[in-house]
Amino acid sequence: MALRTLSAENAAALDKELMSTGAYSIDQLMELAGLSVSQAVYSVQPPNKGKRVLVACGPGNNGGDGLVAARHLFHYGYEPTVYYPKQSKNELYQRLTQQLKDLNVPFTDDFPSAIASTDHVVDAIFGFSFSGEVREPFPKVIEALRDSKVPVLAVDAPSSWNIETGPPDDGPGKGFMPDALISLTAPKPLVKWFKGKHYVGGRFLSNVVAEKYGIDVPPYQGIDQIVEVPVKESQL
Ligand SMILES: NC(=O)C1=CN([C@@H]2O[C@H](COP(=O)(O)OP(=O)(O)OC[C@H]3O[C@@H](n4cnc5c(N)ncnc54)[C@H](O)[C@@H]3O)[C@@H](O)[C@H]2O)[C@H](O)CC1
Ligand SMILES: [K+]
Repeated sequence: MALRTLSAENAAALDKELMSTGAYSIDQLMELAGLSVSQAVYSVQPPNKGKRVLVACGPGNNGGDGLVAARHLFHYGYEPTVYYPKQSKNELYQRLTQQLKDLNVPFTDDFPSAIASTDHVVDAIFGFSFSGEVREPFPKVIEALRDSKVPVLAVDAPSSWNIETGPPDDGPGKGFMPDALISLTAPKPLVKWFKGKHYVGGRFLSNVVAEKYGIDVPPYQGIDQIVEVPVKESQL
């Protein structure tokens, strides 16, 4: 099974298309993306192997996927903690945040302490719209992810990696290799450099749209929202 990759530019165009002619709302796509992320966490480390999950959320939709995943993880019996330093004023993010607060899911400002007392980390800082050098307040967060002693699952991209050219040669993300990665919709070109467990999620692609963008509908089984795809096979 070889899954074709999707460039950052085409990933953004596909998102736009799903939300216009595709008639999806962003809430729906994010819910399915975040649900996939929660299933990948469960696959990597079920709650009987450690309940504490630190979910690091960035300012965009990658962070939104993290907020959704944190809610599902709570319902699976995990104890999520959310780090969300640049909170969006957008109504959708405010609702996702409120839903977590209503479940008494704690939010923390102290990432170094939080990462020192967790069993698992979700990196939902940056996805396919990341570019350039990592700006404040995230360099220290990326360094802590890089140095994490517990498994890190990256959402769509290891944060700070270039979507097309992979791991950075310098800066806080130099040497950052998460234990697992979940690509949403389709793997991005950066998977060529990824060494770890690789999943694909975001089960909303039709054959027609996949064909138009030159990607594959992953072989989801039954009710699963994720498929594990060995990285070697997900490269083209
Ligand atoms: N169809 C799908 O697969 C879906 C995927 N989803 C997720 O959405 C992200 C992409 O979301 P987007 O809002 O376009 O961007 P990001 O979250 O990647 O980041 C934008 C955010 O980050 C800031 N930023 C960019 N570069 C830097 C930098 N160098 N330093 C600091 N900050 C930076 C930028 O200003 C923005 O605020 C995709 O990867 C999936 O995870 C959707 O949830 C559903 C559909
Ligand atoms: K990420």
